[in-house]
Amino acid sequence: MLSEQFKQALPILKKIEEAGFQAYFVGGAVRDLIIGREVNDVDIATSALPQEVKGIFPKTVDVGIEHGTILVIHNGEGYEITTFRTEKGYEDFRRPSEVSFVRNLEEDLQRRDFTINAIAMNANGEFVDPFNGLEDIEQKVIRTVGSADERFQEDALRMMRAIRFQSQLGFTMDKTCREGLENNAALLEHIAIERKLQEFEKLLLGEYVSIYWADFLSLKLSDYLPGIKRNRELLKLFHTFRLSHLTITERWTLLFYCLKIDDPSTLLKQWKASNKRIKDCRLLLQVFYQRLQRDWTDYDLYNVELPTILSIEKLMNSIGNSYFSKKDIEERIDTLAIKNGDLLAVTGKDLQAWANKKGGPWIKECLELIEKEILSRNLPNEKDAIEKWVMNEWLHRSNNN
Ligand SMILES: Nc1ccn([C@@H]2O[C@H](COP(=O)(O)OP(=O)(O)OP(=O)(O)O)[C@@H](O)[C@H]2O)c(=O)n1
Repeated sequence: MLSEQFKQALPILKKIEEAGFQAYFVGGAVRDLIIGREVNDVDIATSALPQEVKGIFPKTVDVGIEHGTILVIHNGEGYEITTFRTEKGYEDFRRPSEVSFVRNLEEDLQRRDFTINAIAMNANGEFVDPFNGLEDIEQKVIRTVGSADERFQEDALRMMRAIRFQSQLGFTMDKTCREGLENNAALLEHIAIERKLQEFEKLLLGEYVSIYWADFLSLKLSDYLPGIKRNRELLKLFHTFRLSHLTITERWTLLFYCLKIDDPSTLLKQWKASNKRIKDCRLLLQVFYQRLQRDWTDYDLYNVELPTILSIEKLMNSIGNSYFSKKDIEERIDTLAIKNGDLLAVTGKDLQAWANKKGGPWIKECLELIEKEILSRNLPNEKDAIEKWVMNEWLHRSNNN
């Protein structure tokens, strides 16, 4: 059964064929269709040269014309169409550094990394499978197309892809792939860290990661990944802990916990992770360490965002500690005198007017004290009462300090 993505892209294949060229679905989408996994982007390979592709379709974008890739816009969706090519090495994220166009599908399939990724499918749903990828999918084997040494020397990231496919698909590398990986592991040192990060995160998120994690850590490959280096502490991550349903930030957080890291910024900067990833991991790890020491206080439940609290409870569950369910947490929040900051009856501006003072750090301190007084039910969340408290208690206290 063709999934929606393929059906929508079929007219593109047909149009290229009508113009007298060959066109096939290729790469990960074909692999995932055969396996029955969710298909993301469908990639198309063609015998037409980039200029010829541009002549066929009214709306195109030159996303990587020098590497043979044109983006065709069809019904509001973008499809990457790449001329059959051979390639050498990768200069950045996705683009090969040297390509030559060929008019023959088999040559194009031959330059691909693994047999499971070297299957093409035409518009009638027929497969072209010169390297027995279909059988390898059946046998759940990851095998390089031809020599493993050659494939890994062309692009060392492929070694990480092999590990990532083990983790994502539950397939196992064959002997020559594994040997190639051991022989060439050092080449990974020269690969852009951004590319390694992408693969590492896919590995961490893989459905079968717990089965292949120890294997990955035992390989020399892990020496070329910041902070990982065949670290025995990390074995715990997928052996002792239950990680299904955890997001990437939650998985990273447990990884830092295993490594006893307090501030993950240094390591994540070595990985060149995004600022968002660094910020999210820092927050989660900090709150997680605090939660390991003690239960949530009313002030925590009020102050920490609900998704963060729920993430932390998932982590507590993962490491086998007692934890609160979403329902437990929501019930506790429901009993609070005030549920979140938006509901506070006063603002910083009110405080400034009452105290007749310029803004400054004192506003944050005072608001926090007001919140704590309200949460411990010493003060109602009402503007008049709070004004009185500020004038009588707080100003008096702060003038005496
Ligand atoms: N280093 C690489 C990267 C990609 N490919 C080939 O290009 C295809 C598309 O690559 P990409 O989209 O990066 O990965 P997918 O295999 O599609 O996997 P996923 O979409 O799950 O990342 C792959 O299937 C493979 O045939 C390759 O041979 N060597």
